[in-house]
Formats: sequence, C-alpha cells, structure tokens
Amino acid sequence: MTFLTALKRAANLRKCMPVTPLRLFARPISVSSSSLFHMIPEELESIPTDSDPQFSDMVKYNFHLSAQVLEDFFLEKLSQRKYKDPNARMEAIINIMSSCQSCLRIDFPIKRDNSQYEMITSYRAHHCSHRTPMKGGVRYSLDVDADEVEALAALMTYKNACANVPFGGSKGGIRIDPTCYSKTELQTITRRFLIELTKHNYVGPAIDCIGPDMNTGPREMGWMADAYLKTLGFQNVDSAAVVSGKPLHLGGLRGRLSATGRGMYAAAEFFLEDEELMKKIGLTPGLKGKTFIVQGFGNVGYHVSRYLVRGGAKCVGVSEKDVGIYNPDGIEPEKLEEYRESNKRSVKGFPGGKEVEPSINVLFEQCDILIPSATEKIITADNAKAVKAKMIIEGANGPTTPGADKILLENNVLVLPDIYVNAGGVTASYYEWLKNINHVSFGKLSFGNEKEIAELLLQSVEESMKKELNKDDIKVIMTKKLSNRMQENSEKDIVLSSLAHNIRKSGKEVLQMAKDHDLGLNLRLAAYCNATSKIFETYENAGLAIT
Ligand SMILES: NC(=O)C1=CN([C@@H]2O[C@H](COP(=O)(O)OP(=O)(O)OC[C@H]3O[C@@H](n4cnc5c(N)ncnc54)[C@H](OP(=O)(O)O)[C@@H]3O)[C@@H](O)[C@H]2O)C=CC1
Ligand SMILES: O=C(O)CCC(=O)C(=O)O
Repeated sequence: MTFLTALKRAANLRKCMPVTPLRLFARPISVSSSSLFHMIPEELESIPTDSDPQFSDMVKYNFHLSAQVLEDFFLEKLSQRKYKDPNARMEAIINIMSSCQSCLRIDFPIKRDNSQYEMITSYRAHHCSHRTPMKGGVRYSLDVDADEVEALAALMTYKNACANVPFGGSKGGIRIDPTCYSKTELQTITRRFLIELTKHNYVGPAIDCIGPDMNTGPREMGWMADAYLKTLGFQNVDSAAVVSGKPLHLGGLRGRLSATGRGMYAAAEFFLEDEELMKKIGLTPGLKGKTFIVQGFGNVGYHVSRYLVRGGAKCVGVSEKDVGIYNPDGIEPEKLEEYRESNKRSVKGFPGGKEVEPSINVLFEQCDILIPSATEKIITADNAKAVKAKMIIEGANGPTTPGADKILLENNVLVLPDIYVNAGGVTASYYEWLKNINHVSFGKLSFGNEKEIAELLLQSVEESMKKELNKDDIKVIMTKKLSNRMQENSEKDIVLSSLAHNIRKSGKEVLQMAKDHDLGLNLRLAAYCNATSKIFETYENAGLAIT
C-alpha cells in the first residue's frame, strides 16, 4: 500500500463529518455538502458550539473550513499535474498544512536572587516551514502550555501567508508570571531559553526567528539577540537577524514598536472607507467620530488607540486585567499611559473615567468598534450576543471563538480577523530581518539621492515653465510638507508607509476572496482562504518529500 493510499484509507476510515462552512455560517449554498471530499475532522465537531474550545482546535477548525471552501481551487491546481489520485494528494497537503511540525518543551533550572532553585518550563513550536525562516513571538505568561504555543504558531503560519510575509510560522513561550521575578532573574531566564533553543538547532537567522509578544519587548529581545551573538552566532555576520523587535543599537528597526497598532489603524481606515461594507453593518463610512473600546492596554492596545484617536476616533473604554475604565466623553491614550507608568503599570484610580468591575464588562458597553488586544478566547458563544460594537478589530491572537463568530455573523458584526489585521508587527519584523541581513538601515543609501532628485525635478519644472510661458519670474517652490519630508526623511517613514501599503494590499486580497467565494461578512474565512491558497501552492510546487 502506498503512503498516499494509506492516507486516503485512513481518512475514509475516520468517521468524518461533512460540515460545510456554508451551512454553519448561514450563507447561500453554492456547493452541496455531499460534493465535498474534504471533511472537518470528527474531533473538531463540537468546536462551533463549544463555549470554551481548545485553542489549537479553534485554529484547526478555521483552517479546515477554508480547505473546504478552496477544494475546487486545490483540485484545479492539481489537475494541471495529472495525478492518479488528486483527492489523496489534496488531503495529504491539507494534513501537512494543518498540523504542527514540532513542538519543543524545555525545562531548565535557575537560581533565584534568594538562592533558591526553581525549574522553569518553556516551549517553542514550529508549525510550518513551507517558507523559511519561520517567525513568531515569545510570550511570558502562566497560561503558556504546548497547546497555546502550537495554536499561536499555526496562526503565525496563516498570518504570514495572508500578509505576504515570506516566512513559515512559529511561536514560543515561557510559563512564568514576569512580575514575580527581578530584572536579573528575568535576564537569566531569557538568555537560558535562547541558549537552549540554539543547542537544539531550533533558532537561527535562516531557521526560526524570534520576536516580541505578550510581556516581552525590546529589553527581552535585546537579551536574546546578545545571547545568540555571544554563542553560536559569534562567527555569523547575519546573527542579528535571529531576533526582531530589538533595541535600535542592537540592529532594531525604527517603527517596530508601534507597528502592530499602526497596521491595525491602516486596516481600520481601509475597511471603514468601503461604503458598501459599512452600509451592510450599519456604520457611516470613515473613521472620524467613531467610538471604540480596547481590551489590553499593552504594546498593541496602547499604540492602536493612539493612532485611532489621532485619526479622529474617540476611545470610550479600556479594559485591563484588574479594572475597566469607561468614559463616553473620551479617554486620552497618552494620558492613560502616563498614569499607568506612574502607577505600577495599573490603570486603577485613573481620574479620566468611571471604573468598571469586572473589567470585561467594559467590552459590552456602547461603541462602534471593539478592539480585543489582550489574550485568546475573550469573545465566546456565551457573551457574543452582548457585543454592541458593529466592528471588531482583533489585535490579540485568537480572541474570538468559532461559536462567537457564528453569533457575530448572524448579528452583522464585521470582524477584522487576527491573521489579517494584527500582521503589522510581523511585517515590520520581516523588514528588520531584511535590514539585518543587508547590514544597512532603510534609506541610508538613498535619502541624499532622493533629495537631490526632488530638487532637480523642481528646477526642471521651473525652467520648462519659464520657457513655455516666456516668463522669467516663475518660481516653483517646495511645499513645507515636502521640504520637511525631504529634510527629515527617516527609516520610520519608509517602514510605516510600506506597512500601510501592505495592509491595504492584503485587505484587498481578503475582500476579493470573500467576493469570489460568496463569504459575505465572514472575513475570517476569507483571510484563512487567502493564506491557505498560497501555502497550498508552495507545497504543491515544492513537491512532497514523503518517500
Ligand atoms: N507585540 C506584538 O507585536 C504583537 C502582539 N499580538 C498579540 O496582541 C496581544 C497583546 O500583545 P502585546 O500588546 O504585545 O502584549 P503586552 O504584554 O504589551 O500587553 C498586554 C496587555 O493586556 C493586558 N491583559 C492581559 N490579560 C488581560 C485580560 N484578561 N483582560 C484585560 N487585559 C489583559 C496586560 O495587562 P498586565 O500587564 O496587567 O498583564 C497588558 O496590559 C497578544 O494576544 C499578542 O499575541 C499580535 C501581533 C503582534
Ligand atoms: O514580530 C514577530 O516576529 C512576532 C509577531 C507575533 O508574534 C505575532 O504577530 O503574533
């Protein structure tokens, strides 16, 4: 029996459930369930009704729905190669795309400041290396376990493909509450984690590159980059590319810190200007005057709030772990951040709003846009009905369960899904990787030349006008805006404008997928389809090394 026949036989032996995304999400049926070859695995059967599904099952479920939608596309691609059994080949590639390649658990000891010893548990999951290196953040949290990092790594695979970042997907985590450790202890834990990954050949600029996530930032990224540079990476000129989100003087990128929020802002602008879509959900087009509530006021939540307020929206609520703040007259993100900095990283006691407890209740207050930017499984089948917002922007990874998705779709709420909308961070990380392997900041070699060309262009326009109009007193001058941009052109300008351009580009791809497959407001399914179609083609073109 060949491997492929075995795969197919195994697939047929499994009691499978022909769930169609069409039936689940109440959209017009264009393919009958009986004509679908690809089945949603039986173990995922309860996911759409489960109020607390396993995180990795949630992601797998969404992936399998997209595989069903794309079945004709897959078979069409395979038909060009004249396989004896295209269905078996399709199933083989779908199985590869849905499973996590490997997940490493490392337990290591540390000596604490009080001379006590403690075992630390950490993980790194490599979901998919269809493109290399793989890329994904590392988080520090007591919720970290194998299931969480595998789910997050899968999201990275789909996110990278959706956002056209040419990398596979990975994620890692250390199971600690970072507030319980001193700075010295955190540095020991962080460096040891990186050294362990290096020993297992699990990281490297061409293998798997680390980035920031919950409770990690430039400080931790700097420690990790240095740990690599001082050990295995010491002879490798490209070593800095092993980690992104580093401090500037270690090869970091201007603009990376706020990139996730900046990308979310660009996506919000893009979708809010779509009049047809806004009409469907009952919002007027444009960002100006829109109210929003954000959950999690960390890197993602703070920066997206800042950009949205700058763009004319009003922040009316913030939900943090310990307390929520609500103020229909508006909360100024910078003031709240300033207060939090001076108040042991807590928003409790902030004078600019009413306190709400439990803090999650803020999410169900009146607003136009809800922005969960903390952690997974926040909007569930149990609370989705209470969401008053017309639009959800998923800053966090996996904040909405499939059961909640169903309710939100029925209620005409537009969800901009994580794998599309929060990709600004990893996109900037990709730019940082490019900067590191090229050993030059963006614009360093071109700013001077661009400035000279702009000046020459203006001179040439001036001379042509003088000649054509036969007038000597014509003067073409630079506007203040252009002059400022030319004088102060920076890497950050290049990064942020490319980021916005890329988010718009992938936004158009997602909308096109939704149109092509008649997915209505189900942009999560459309974003997964956008990702899955690209990964499928990569595997198919590379050939499957399975014998
Ligand atoms: N950083 C990045 O580049 C990217 C991050 N993301 C995702 O965005 C989310 C947030 O990440 P990031 O901003 O980096 O993390 P941060 O650690 O900077 O911020 C997280 C914030 O959320 C708060 N928080 C945690 N749990 C809850 C809760 N249950 N209710 C309310 N608030 C809570 C934290 O409070 P406290 O400090 O008290 O714990 C903290 O203020 C994560 O899901 C992450 O995976 C996605 C793309 C990129
Ligand atoms: O920038 C990175 O590499 C990490 C990004 C990330 O973890 C995420 O997008 O969830």
